[in-house]
Amino acid sequence: MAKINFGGVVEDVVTREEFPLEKARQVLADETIAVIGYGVQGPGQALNMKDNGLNVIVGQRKGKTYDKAVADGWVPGVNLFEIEEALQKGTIICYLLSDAAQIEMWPTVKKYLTAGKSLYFSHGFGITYKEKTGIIPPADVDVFLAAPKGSGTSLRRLFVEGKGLNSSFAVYQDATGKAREKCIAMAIGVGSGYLFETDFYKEVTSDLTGERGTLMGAIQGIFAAQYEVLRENGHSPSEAFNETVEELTQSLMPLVAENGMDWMYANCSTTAQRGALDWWRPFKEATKPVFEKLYNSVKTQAEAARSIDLNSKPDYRVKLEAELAELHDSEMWRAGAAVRSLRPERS
Ligand SMILES: NC(=O)c1ccc[n+]([C@@H]2O[C@H](COP(=O)([O-])OP(=O)(O)OC[C@H]3O[C@@H](n4cnc5c(N)ncnc54)[C@H](O)[C@@H]3O)[C@@H](O)[C@H]2O)c1
Ligand SMILES: CC(C)(O)[C@@H](O)C(=O)O
Ligand SMILES: [Mg+2]
Ligand SMILES: [Mg+2]
Repeated sequence: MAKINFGGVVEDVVTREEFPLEKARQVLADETIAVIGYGVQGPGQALNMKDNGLNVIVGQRKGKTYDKAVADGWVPGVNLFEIEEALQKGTIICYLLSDAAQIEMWPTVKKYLTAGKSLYFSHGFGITYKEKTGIIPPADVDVFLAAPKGSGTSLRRLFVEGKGLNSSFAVYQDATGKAREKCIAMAIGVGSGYLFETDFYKEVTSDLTGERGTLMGAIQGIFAAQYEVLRENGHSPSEAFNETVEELTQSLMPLVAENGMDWMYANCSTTAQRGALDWWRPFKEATKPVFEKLYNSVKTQAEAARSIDLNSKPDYRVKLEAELAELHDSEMWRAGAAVRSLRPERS
């Protein structure tokens, strides 16, 4: 493992240099990797592993998503199967159904987890909350995770561009003595950049915090608040949207991704610099209690319980559609659709 200094804290990480793809291919040479589920992570991971020369099959129930797998080049009866057939053929079972569906399908999956097979996750959810999910693997299988830090859509896009998302990895159960090596090989195989080690509990707690926080929940909340204030003060939707979202995603965030926010602060107008230096602390002070509340809600498992309970309600999908429609139909995101359609590259 390479020792890297992250802002003063030294961590062990795995890079592609020390664990090259060739090594991953050797470790996984005798494995049949069965990707169960072809939603968001399924396609990204399965296609990347196939293009990386690994022996991959997909297990997906019939329907629209199965048809998408066919459209992506998976061949029924050759490397695309119904879930149970893929479970039977696979030696590494990549459990990439939605976290809710993983609970439902577990009794079926368990039947096919014979001694020496591996169970792979991309989230610590099912195992960490095992009292709630019932996901308790047999003792004679390896259990590990590789969790790409981003959407399956970007995992695939970046791979095609020759780049890679970072992933965390963790071993929960090592029955064969080879779990760690297989885990790292899988993480490299799915197209990751560098890998950092975690455990199932830390992965799920940080992931649930991040997606509810700055990655999605908090950012949507801050967008909505600023947009509303601008609108309430007479600014047009296009002015409010451009000053809240479009400039961030199109101009500033790519620069922040390249160079950091510290660089951004040093490379904007002196006026912006003064204001942004003055205002970041009030925003931090206002939001930190909300982040503390959020982390606590994750830690006490209230978030997991809510997710599991709501997902099992028969009318959940209908209610979800209504909630998603509310966002979609909001003036801010309708303005966003109009703004996106006007980007020069789209016309
Ligand atoms: N979405 C992401 O980009 C992302 C990122 C990192 C980790 N993860 C993790 O990866 C795993 C997969 O997540 P996802 O977002 O790709 O899943 P998803 O919600 O897109 O669903 C994946 C598959 O589950 C199948 N499915 C749903 N209900 C089913 C049922 N009752 N029976 C059989 N199949 C069913 C769907 O057909 C689909 O193919 C989860 O553990 C998730 O937390 C996801
Ligand atoms: C892509 C995310 C938000 O990082 C992932 O954690 C998910 O659950 O979809
Ligand atoms: Mg998540
Ligand atoms: Mg995540």
